[in-house]
Amino acid sequence: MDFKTKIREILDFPTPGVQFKDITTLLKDGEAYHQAIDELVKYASDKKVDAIVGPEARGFVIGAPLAYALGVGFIPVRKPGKLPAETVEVVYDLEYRQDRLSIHRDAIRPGSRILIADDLLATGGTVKATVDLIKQLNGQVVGTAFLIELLYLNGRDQLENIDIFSLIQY
Ligand SMILES: O=P(O)(O)OC[C@H]1O[C@H](OP(=O)(O)OP(=O)(O)O)[C@H](O)[C@@H]1O
Ligand SMILES: Nc1ncnc2[nH]cnc12
Repeated sequence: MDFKTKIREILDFPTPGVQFKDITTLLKDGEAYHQAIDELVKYASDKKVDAIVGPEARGFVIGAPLAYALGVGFIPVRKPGKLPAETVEVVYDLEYRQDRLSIHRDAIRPGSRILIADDLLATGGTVKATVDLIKQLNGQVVGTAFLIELLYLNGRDQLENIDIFSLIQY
């Protein structure tokens, strides 16, 4: 399947100059969504993953079905004030703003093999912050999986020595 044809591109959203990749057009297409997740499952299947971590909100839409297909747990990374138990937090920069992310302090068993899933790799700020959270909890990041990678924003540079899979590149 040509997955790129399923992504809608919107110029100047949410701020001028941003070329927004809208995945809702892929998500509403059942066959495309299913096949896209299957591609991520293929990437993840030989990595002996113990759990998937996905950042809010679009990371949930990719990470949860991936975790379900692999038969492993899903761990949410959320914007502050959303998780009810004790959390750890990081501050990070992304393409069009600065933000904070948090994870439950007891979410990750020390030493466990974690795969990060999200819809899109842009500047890499979100995934780097997510790696930092996982490291604070002594988890081991064994890979990262994205539907989309914006090569021109060099997000890979934030992920030295971490394996990266992306289904669609721009
Ligand atoms: O590589 P980066 O520059 O960090 O950008 C990528 C991140 O930006 C988007 O999330 P956003 O923070 O907009 O949140 P949302 O999923 O709630 O829309 C996207 O879903 C990624 O998580
Ligand atoms: N260009 C972009 N399109 C969609 N989501 C994004 N998140 C960060 N940059 C983005």
